Amino acid sequence: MDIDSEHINLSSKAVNETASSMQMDSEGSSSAKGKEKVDIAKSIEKLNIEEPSSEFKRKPVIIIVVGMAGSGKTTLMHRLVSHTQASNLRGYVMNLDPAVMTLPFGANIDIRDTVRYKEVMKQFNLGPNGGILTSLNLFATKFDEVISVIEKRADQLDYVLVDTPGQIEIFTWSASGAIITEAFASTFPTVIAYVVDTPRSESPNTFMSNMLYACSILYKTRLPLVVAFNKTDVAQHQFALEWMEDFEIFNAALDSDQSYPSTLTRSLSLALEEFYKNLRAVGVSAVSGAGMDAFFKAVEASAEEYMETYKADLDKRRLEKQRLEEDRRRENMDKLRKEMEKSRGETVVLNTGLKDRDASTKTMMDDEDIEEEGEDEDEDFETFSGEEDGIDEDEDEEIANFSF
Ligand SMILES: Nc1nc2c(ncn2[C@@H]2O[C@H](COP(=O)(O)OP(=O)(O)OP(=O)(O)O)[C@@H](O)[C@H]2O)c(=O)[nH]1
Repeated sequence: MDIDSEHINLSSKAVNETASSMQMDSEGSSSAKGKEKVDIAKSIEKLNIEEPSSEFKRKPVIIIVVGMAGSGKTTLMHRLVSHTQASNLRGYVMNLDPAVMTLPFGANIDIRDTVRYKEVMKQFNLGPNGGILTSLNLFATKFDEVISVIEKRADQLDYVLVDTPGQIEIFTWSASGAIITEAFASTFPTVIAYVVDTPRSESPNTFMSNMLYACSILYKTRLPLVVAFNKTDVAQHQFALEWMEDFEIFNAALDSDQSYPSTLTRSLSLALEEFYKNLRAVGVSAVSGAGMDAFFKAVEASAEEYMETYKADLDKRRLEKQRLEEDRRRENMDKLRKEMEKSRGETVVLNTGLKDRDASTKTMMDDEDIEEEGEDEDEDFETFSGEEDGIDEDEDEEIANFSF
């Protein structure tokens, strides 16, 4: 394996700047607030799934490891790293858990090198989960830099293994989690590995909770999902495969339990039949190393599926976005042309409708108003004149104002 031993301290200066501007914000500085908003907006713009900054690459495959607290994500990550090293697969390792004390593997990119979770907790007066979430938010604002680091090494890598915070919802249900996932998925084939604690899922109701969570992640991320039934050294995962394949067997397991949750679980298992059919499930043991080959096979198949189905969907969404943008531009131009024809050389202020403020009062403006408008540094408005940049009081005949 070709893992760089280097630890990338990802523009901690830039992230710290964002953090300190957020701190100033909490102290009541409105200018800092404005700057921070602009920073975050710019970063999010760059990460926009619909408009990736660069070309889509077939390699490396990104494996995002998620799972309930204690399911064995970090131990499995360690195992995956050792397996890739032993199998001559070229991997890159990323840790996105800011609260982890020690990692059993070396991470090439570690959120802890960039954001200090305890400092974030102190500065913003947050609890542990708020601290983790805010740290992840800060990191997400600079995630375009992470993507470019990986892009630069793309030719030398087969996999990027990503460990996520212990509290699953912090990653799967947060805006930053979505930004990070989408940033990956718009540049590389991306697969979610959902880790399940097999011994704890032997109860049908717990198994159902886990499957519902897996299903919600599939819907949320729209990415291929591999369910890794972990800890098979303690309990084999065969029962889970049977439950997913045959509704009757699952029903039989529920028979001894007549409580309300089990009645609900019974009907849910029918509803999940379609989900089970398209799911890749493998048994692994992070401790013994069993099931690693099956896991990587499932990941490869999912990456293929990504290229066939998910990438196509992504491209479709991107085209649709472009089409809408084109329509909007054409509409604006038509509107501008009509307004100019109507005004017959008088001053025209066009409002494209996205920000309709003051539309009625600004439809017609005299020269003085326009001069004031120019002095007012409102970024939402761009002033176009038929002449130079500045507005000549005597000469300005036609002026069109666009607001976006
Ligand atoms: N027997 C057995 N134990 C395991 C296996 N994988 C993990 N464990 C144990 O499960 C516990 C939790 O493992 P972690 O890797 O810390 O789990 P995690 O999901 O990363 O935990 P958080 O990050 O705190 O949510 C530890 O005691 C591990 O030793 C496995 O395959 N077999």
